[in-house]
Amino acid sequence: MKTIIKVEDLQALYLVKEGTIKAADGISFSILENTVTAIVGESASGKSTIIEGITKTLPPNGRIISGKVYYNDLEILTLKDEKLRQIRWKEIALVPQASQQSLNPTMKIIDHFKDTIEAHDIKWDKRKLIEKASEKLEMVRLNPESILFSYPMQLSGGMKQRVLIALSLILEPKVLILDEPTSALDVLTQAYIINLLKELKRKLNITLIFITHDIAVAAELADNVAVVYAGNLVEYNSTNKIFNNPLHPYTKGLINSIMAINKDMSKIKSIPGNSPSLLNPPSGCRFHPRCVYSIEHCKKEKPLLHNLKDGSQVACHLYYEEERVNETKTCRIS
Ligand SMILES: Nc1ncnc2c1ncn2[C@@H]1O[C@H](COP(=O)(O)OP(=O)(O)OP(=O)(O)O)[C@@H](O)[C@H]1O
Repeated sequence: MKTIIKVEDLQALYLVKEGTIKAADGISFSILENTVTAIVGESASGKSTIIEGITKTLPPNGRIISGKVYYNDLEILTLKDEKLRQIRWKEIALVPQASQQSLNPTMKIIDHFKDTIEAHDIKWDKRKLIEKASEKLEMVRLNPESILFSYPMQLSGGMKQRVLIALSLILEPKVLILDEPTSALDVLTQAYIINLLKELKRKLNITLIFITHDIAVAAELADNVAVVYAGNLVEYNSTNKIFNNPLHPYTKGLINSIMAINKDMSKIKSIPGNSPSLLNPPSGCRFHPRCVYSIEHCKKEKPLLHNLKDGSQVACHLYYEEERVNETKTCRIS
């Protein structure tokens, strides 16, 4: 399989009156074509910043300080806005967080499709527009006849989310990025959207990247998981390894809590402490104040994402030297 997205040392921050919020600090990872990748982490850990950095859609006070993002062989962060606009939607589509509210309440769904294609300088006659929009709505299991001429307020939250996915597919992108596609939906609708995304991936051979703070959703849908903590990518691994052999102490904590929920409530172990402020994050490893395995070195030096022999990637000093891997395995959280 070939790499479709490669992110190298992405650093993004927000300017605020108190200083700078270091929300994505040296993020590097690669995504293979036709795979599903989940970006997981606590609220405010920097998940949205990473994808807004990748797609250059940060809010006005956001800045990309350094880094490269490749779409196939094309470095996209240095592209002129016009060129980047052509890549967005046609090659890489993004469904932002809480975008259900972004549907214009005064516009019928068909007009949202019309606006989207016109924003990309595409002109289709009405027949073709209806045909294409209907095809995409059917892909998300919505009945075009009843949806196309409805207003957003006539649709449920789950239906609006499906409309947004259909809209994002209108120009047939190769990569679809979704920020929290299942949040603010009831459990049954969440399960429905997860199944739908699985089906889309199978039918369209599309590469999916999605953000979730719910690691159970990642388990259901993703091939690979990127675990983000306080603006750092701390582990990147196959979903199977993340759940069966988590490496980073933070990932271990996350998995521990969900496993306990599934099995025995009395075994829930929350991670001690709170996420740090990204205005003034801890020195060295940002997780060290909460880490039960922390050593002196962790306070001083930021661990970089390190490739282990089995292909796992982890940013933790405990794994830096091959001989220490075995040592660390013996102290895994049970
Ligand atoms: N426009 C902004 N201005 C200032 N700070 C911001 C802005 N957007 C995000 N932040 C801050 O940057 C940090 C990372 O935010 P981000 O939204 O990327 O996290 P997240 O993991 O996606 O969170 P959530 O799951 O709650 O959406 C947080 O501390 C957040 O408060």
